Amino acid sequence: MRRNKYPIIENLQITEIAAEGKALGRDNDIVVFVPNTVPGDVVRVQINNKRRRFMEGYVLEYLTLSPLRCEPVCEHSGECGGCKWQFLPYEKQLEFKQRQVFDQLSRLGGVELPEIEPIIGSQKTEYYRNKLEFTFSNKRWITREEVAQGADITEREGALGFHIPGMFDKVLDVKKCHLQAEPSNAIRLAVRRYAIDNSLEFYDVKQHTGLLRNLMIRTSTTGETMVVVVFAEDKPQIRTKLLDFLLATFEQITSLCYVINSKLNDSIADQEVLCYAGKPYIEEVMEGLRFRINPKSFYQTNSEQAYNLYKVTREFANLKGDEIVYDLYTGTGTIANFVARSCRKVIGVEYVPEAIEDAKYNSALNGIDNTLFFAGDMKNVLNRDFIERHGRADVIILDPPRAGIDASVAQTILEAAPKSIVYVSCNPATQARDLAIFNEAYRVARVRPVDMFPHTHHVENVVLLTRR
Ligand SMILES: C[S@@+](CC[C@H](N)C(=O)[O-])C[C@H]1O[C@@H](n2cnc3c(N)ncnc32)[C@H](O)[C@@H]1O
Repeated sequence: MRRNKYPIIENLQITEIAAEGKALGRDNDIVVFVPNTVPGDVVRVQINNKRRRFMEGYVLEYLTLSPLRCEPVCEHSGECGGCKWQFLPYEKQLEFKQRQVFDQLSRLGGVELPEIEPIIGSQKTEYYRNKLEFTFSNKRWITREEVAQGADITEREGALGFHIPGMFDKVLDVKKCHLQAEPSNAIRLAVRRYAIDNSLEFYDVKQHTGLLRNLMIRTSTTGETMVVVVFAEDKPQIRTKLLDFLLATFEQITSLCYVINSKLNDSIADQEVLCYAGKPYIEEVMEGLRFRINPKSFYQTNSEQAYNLYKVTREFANLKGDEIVYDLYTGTGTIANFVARSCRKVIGVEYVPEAIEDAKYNSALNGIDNTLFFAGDMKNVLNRDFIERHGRADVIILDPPRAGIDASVAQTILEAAPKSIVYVSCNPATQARDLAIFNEAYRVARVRPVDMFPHTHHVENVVLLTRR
């Protein structure tokens, strides 16, 4: 057997939660990051990465379990890639997220901060997601429990579930997922059973063979359900039978769609989605506003917390009715439409053209006539000329992707000099970097995290910047 070139640390005390959901301890003053641990754990660790100032490793043995730990609700905890913080009580998760926001903004941003307002926790800690995407695979992951029970690991009945972290070709067959309300579990289990009973082939991602690739389920707070089945090739008879089976079994399905994706990767962003039965969209409602969601549209995945996030955003924007607002990185224009009735006009910019079509549609659907939406890359669209044409913004709302905003976009915003900037971020580390750019001209007036994703380390954070 090949010896590991890195050492084993026999007895590591975990003392802190670090960024990205890892926890850390110290070995002779060297920081050691270890996933799947919490402060209070004592662990035996195999190091697998050693740098000058830190090491990374994984747990070989838990010597003492932290008193902070609780029993995970899900049988897949520890093996599934989602919900990695299930072993922490929800109040502790919120405490760690709140601290993480403070640490990131103060350490990485180096800006002066007001007191961080209490994180808004999710009322629902289970069944809070409105969208899940499952993968079919002929390489079912054999769980540790099955191995311990002496299972026949050559048994390869197809799986329908989530990828094992770091293993693109292994999929955990999910028995019950606690993330999405019914009929989500029932639909996934029924589709898998139907596929096995009818000898439909589950996809092999290495060989690129097999028929069934992905299953997406979207549910709305209005009780609608969308199902999208992704096939690797078009076999109309088989496809029709499977889709008819779904329709006959689940009267809750209001939108049944399919995609034929014969590409090498799973993304359906560039594929045609065909509606087989029902409507080609579902609707979400927020404060009386209706939002039409197509199979490919982005919509915040925790609907209740999206409402809280937008309320914080609107409160921070403090609109009186006569302002020009820019909603940059507008997605399908949900924030733009949400604040439109509180101001003179809203300009939304986003680079996905279909999302901009949705944004326009949603304004029209709600009788909102003071929004304008533009598709294009932010650094090309937002320039002096654009600002002169549409009017200087009094308030700029930013909700960029995890990478944060481009330095040139920050410069254009500085030149535009709005009275305030409301920065919504799903990554406090890049948000901190960007706040440092604004620091000379803007002070951080308010900070409020919102938890969109219970049982994960992810946190959404809203910052209000006001001109100095
Ligand atoms: C976090 S989402 C914003 C979601 C939206 N505010 C909402 O709440 O539904 C970020 C959006 O930025 C868009 N985006 C990413 N990079 C961009 C760029 N360089 N220019 C314009 N839009 C971009 C993405 O397509 C995505 O819709």
